[in-house]
Amino acid sequence: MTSPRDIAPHPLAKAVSYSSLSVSPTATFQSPPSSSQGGGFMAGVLAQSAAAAKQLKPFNTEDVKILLLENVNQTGRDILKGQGYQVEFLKTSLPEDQLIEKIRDVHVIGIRSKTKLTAKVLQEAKNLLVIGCFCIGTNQVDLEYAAQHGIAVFNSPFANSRSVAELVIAEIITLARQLGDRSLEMHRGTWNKVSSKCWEIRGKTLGIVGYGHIGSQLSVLAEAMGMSVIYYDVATLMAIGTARQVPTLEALLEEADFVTLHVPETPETKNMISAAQFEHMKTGSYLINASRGTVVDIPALIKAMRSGKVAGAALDVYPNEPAANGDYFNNGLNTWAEDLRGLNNIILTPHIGGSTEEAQRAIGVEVAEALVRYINQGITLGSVNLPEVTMRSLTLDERDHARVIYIHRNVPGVLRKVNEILAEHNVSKQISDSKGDIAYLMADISDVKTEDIKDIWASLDSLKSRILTRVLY
Ligand SMILES: NC(=O)C1=CN([C@@H]2O[C@H](COP(=O)(O)OP(=O)(O)OC[C@H]3O[C@@H](n4cnc5c(N)ncnc54)[C@H](O)[C@@H]3O)[C@@H](O)[C@H]2O)C=CC1
Ligand SMILES: O=C(O)C(=O)COP(=O)(O)O
Repeated sequence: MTSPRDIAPHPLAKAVSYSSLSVSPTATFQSPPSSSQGGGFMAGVLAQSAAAAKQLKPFNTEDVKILLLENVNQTGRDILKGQGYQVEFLKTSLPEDQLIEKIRDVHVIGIRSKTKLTAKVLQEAKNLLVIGCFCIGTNQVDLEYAAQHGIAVFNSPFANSRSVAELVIAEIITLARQLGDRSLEMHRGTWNKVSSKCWEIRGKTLGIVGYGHIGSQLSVLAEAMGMSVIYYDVATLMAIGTARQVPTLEALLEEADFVTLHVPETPETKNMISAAQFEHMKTGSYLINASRGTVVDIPALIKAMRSGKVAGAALDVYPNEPAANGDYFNNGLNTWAEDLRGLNNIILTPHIGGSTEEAQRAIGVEVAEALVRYINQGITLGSVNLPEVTMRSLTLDERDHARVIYIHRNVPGVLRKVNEILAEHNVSKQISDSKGDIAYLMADISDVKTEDIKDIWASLDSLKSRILTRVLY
């Protein structure tokens, strides 16, 4: 099997194919699968505009193996299949042992929030070039390990933000009016008409913890419904509308009627809301968590709700989440699950914050396009763990060109060595950038014969600074 991580050892396979694509390197790549013709230009291709972009690839597209887990949207599947890649699609995530078995074989993996790509899993992924997180969060991936091994990671930074913000708006009203409990009672055949401790949300204060894409979108919606908005964030951020940033989490907890969490999962946000923070909250206030399950100490929440300190809560995320639809949410998964389920005025949803048709379709397109750009052209624009580097596409009239990609340790002297290797050829474009101790270099070289490619690859790959070498042609 051809492995793109060591693709350059096989450049003479010369399974180059060309298709006419946009001249823009950031344009989408939804061309039909390009069949693997022998090298050289095809007559039909020659008829295209001379400036048309050449689709680069280090290997036959059908050699690119992609594993998509967690029911990645059809839009993304179509784009990847449209490139001629081999796509295996599963609706669920996989237990670690099965994941390890499968990941050994693939060049690309597409996941959502559940699949944990730890160092243990990634060290088995010897062929892996790139990870697509078809979601916002990337906490499930060991980004550092991936970067150190030249594996690019992409996500969709805001395509589901609106969906989460709308869910939270629904939950604010649902909690304020105890809609969940009334509905459950009716389903059980009980009429229970109450107004005690049911409120309008107009004039109440919403406290947003984490004023990023979701938090700020929510701020706009909440103000439109007559709420006052305060927010706490580690960064100083521009307030939208009449929202107001407060200096500490405690200040927010003391003032807010509704507290909603929109921070990423990090060591700092673990148990960010625990017993001490519940103490600071107003009696009869509400808590909403659609960020990550680790952010709230759930046994402390259960205690705060039983005591009446917290009048209601909505949870969309949990420290341990089931792998598949139909799986149980019980004490076997999280020791406190039965206690949580027994509380009044608590909305429990199965991590559906971003689960709308609009969001999933948009994410499918965005992440699949980023993967195609990376696989075919080496462009890292939007990568969350590698330096962002882009270069315009080679065009069809640039014959005998190759694109060299060299991911390397960011140490002195590398560029000199690389350029010594490339010196015999004309470097028509070159760009390099670094992020921490990882650097990414792209160079387009002209006057390169197919037989030179192997030598270029081997020379670059033998440098001490090398993390990953690819040659696209
Ligand atoms: N329930 C669901 O289906 C979804 C959940 N999410 C979760 O929501 C999180 C937030 O998403 P976005 O708003 O898009 O992220 P974002 O990155 O745009 O905003 C996060 C904000 O949190 C702030 N922050 C980080 N650490 C903090 C700390 N310790 N204390 C206070 N503020 C802190 C950041 O400065 C930033 O402004 C994601 O990381 C993801 O885990 C995202 C989408 C869907
Ligand atoms: O986008 C995110 O970070 C989410 O939490 C949504 O995750 P999902 O795609 O539903 O697994």
